[in-house]
Amino acid sequence: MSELFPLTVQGAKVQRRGKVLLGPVDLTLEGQGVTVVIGPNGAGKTSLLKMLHGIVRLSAGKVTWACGQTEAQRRQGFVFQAPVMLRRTVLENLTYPLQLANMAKPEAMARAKDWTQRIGLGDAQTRQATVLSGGERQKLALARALIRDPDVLFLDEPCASLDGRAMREIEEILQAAAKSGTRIIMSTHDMGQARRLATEVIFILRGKVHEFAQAGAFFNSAQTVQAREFLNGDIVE
Ligand SMILES: Nc1ncnc2c1ncn2[C@@H]1O[C@H](COP(=O)(O)OP(=O)(O)OP(=O)(O)O)[C@@H](O)[C@H]1O
Repeated sequence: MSELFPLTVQGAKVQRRGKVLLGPVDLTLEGQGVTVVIGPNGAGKTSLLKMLHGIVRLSAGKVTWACGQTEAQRRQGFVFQAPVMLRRTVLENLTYPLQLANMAKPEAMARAKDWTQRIGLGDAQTRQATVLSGGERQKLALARALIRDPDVLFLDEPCASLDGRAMREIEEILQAAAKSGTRIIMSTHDMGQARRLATEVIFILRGKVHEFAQAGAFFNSAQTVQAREFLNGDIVE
């Protein structure tokens, strides 16, 4: 399989009705680790993830994967902030992406069952996904993305409004995925989570990449006043 990274972003801009929402962004991401995107509400975190994933129209610039766009697209997953579940059972939600990828039914079923165990929904295999709790839903969405073994997984606020236990379970799944080689690029508004998971940080402010650094360096000695204020919990606009 060809190399997916580096992912290179050059002068990329997202514009809506004449207003620049994001950019210009210049960024190079390498193939290891967990990249956490942080910044104030409305700063452009979701837009950046969508830009990298290739699901927003650019008004300028380009986003380039080492292996080319078509192959890169196939090797990525994306978990949205409020994932939509199929009106089917937990198991069917997990087998569906595998069937789309033409996996034989017995293997798809075995993998789906295995994932229900891993996410603590082993007893809920035949429950309708639409009646799951917020945390269960989020875990199912994560499993549905990971079940296809993506090389890169984008997640937009995977733990928004979840309690501590659900958050811990999701972080454990993410850490296991990262350990087994899945490249994770995610946003969070939770600085504790950012510190626990990040190996590198992108700090976004007013639609621009304000700071991009290794996690240790960023949390210990952020370079810009705004990043330091944000880490202090001050209001940064
Ligand atoms: N489709 C759209 N049309 C117009 N404006 C948009 C659109 N999508 C996003 N925006 C605006 O672009 C800016 C960036 O939004 P984005 O969702 O990327 O920010 P965010 O950092 O993820 O915010 P939050 O932390 O609140 O989720 C915001 O001002 C938002 O209102």
